[in-house]
Amino acid sequence: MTHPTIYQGPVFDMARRQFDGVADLLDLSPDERDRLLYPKRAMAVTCPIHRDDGSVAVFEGYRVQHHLTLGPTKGGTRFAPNVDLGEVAALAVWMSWKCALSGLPYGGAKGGIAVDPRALSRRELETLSRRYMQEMIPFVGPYTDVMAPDLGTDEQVMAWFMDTYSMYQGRTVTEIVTGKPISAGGTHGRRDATGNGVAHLAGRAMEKLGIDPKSATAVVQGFGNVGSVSAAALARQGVRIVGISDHSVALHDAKGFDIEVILRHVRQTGVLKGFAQQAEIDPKTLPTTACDILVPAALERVIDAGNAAALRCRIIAEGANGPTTPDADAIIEERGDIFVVPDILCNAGGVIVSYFEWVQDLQRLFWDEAEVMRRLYEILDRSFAQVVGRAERLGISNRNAALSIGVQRVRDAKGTRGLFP
Ligand SMILES: NC(=O)C1=CN([C@@H]2O[C@H](COP(=O)(O)OP(=O)(O)OC[C@H]3O[C@@H](n4cnc5c(N)ncnc54)[C@H](O)[C@@H]3O)[C@@H](O)[C@H]2O)C=CC1
Ligand SMILES: O=C(O)CCC(=O)C(=O)O
Repeated sequence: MTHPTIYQGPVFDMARRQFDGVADLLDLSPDERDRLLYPKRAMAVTCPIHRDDGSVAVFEGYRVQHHLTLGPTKGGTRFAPNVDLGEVAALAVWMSWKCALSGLPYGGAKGGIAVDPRALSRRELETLSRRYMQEMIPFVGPYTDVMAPDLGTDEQVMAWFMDTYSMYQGRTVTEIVTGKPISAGGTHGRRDATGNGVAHLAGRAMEKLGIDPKSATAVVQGFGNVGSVSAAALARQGVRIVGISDHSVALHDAKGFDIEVILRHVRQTGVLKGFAQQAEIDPKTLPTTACDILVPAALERVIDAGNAAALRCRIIAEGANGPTTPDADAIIEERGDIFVVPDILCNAGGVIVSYFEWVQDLQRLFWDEAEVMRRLYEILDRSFAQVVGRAERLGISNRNAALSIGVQRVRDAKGTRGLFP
């Protein structure tokens, strides 16, 4: 096949390089590679809104559905200034490997709008969210593609998506998105699922390395949904959080931060800045701060060839998608002294509980929080054991073990359905 040229940029290159490495490991044929990597379909839309001052602003939006082989596609919607088709496609590809690794009946998807949501008023944000969903109505559905929150979106945005879709159907369709508020058909446990999962698997990694959480330290980059919940959950295990950051500031305190107090500050002011001026550091130095567990929980490509050799952690628990570049992976593998819990394993708690939300919405039968958490940790523990077992057996990195399990499962499903011999 001639390779599609619409998927460009450094994030898609990362997804492609990771895939190529794993395709070599699995000895996939050129035809299998092309069909497995490139998305089934991609939508690009423009979303006009009236700004509060009466002017009209037009924003670009995207949605990429990677494959429909195992069921509907599933994945978050990102509102961030640098969103583009290549980034969204890479995130959709990663969602596919993540869902397959967790054993969920989904292909991957991702979407987004190129916008800084912090620069919009609440009315403008609602109008843009509704317009985006309106543009997507022909392409999504509870059995086609189910959205969820990601960077820059939250439960409220999901409620607006659900409401917009439902108004067009003339009935309430809660199962069209996950990550909704409980009052609008959401599930217990989804809001904190990703961060709780990250901390749970960081705990498993500590167990594996014989690290006592009560004498361990962590650095968390990003203090939104994933970062703040990961930090709070690690602190509950007894881990001292010595470094944190968001887009406004990075803070370091060897004595450790009181995460509950910081959460109150962020709820009141919206940012970390202003919390502890004496603790401010250069954000670039945060990833290389000495600690036991480094949790990147913000953007892609923050651990790269420029800082991988200087990392001073024993575990990387990847809350963010794609925080580590393939060049950095090579350096980390060569060093051999850092245990990586790769993104598609580490942050899968979000989509796992999204799956539970979708199942509950379809059944109109809801579970209590204990049921959700029990099932969540059961899946995460199973995946962790599979990834670490395969890595040790084949002498490969945890990332390649995780990716190869995901890719192999999608390949097998396509094969069984008749595409591959
Ligand atoms: N929300 C979810 O359920 C899931 C999210 N993820 C991934 O986790 C990451 C974070 O997502 P959320 O927490 O949902 O987003 P969010 O929008 O709730 O929070 C993002 C955080 O990152 C911070 N940030 C932005 N730029 C930064 C920079 N240059 N340096 C340091 N911090 C910066 C923001 O200030 C904010 O604190 C993303 O990579 C996302 O794809 C992965 C799985 C599920
Ligand atoms: O909850 C979901 O459906 C997807 C979450 C997500 O976007 C992700 O895991 O990166």
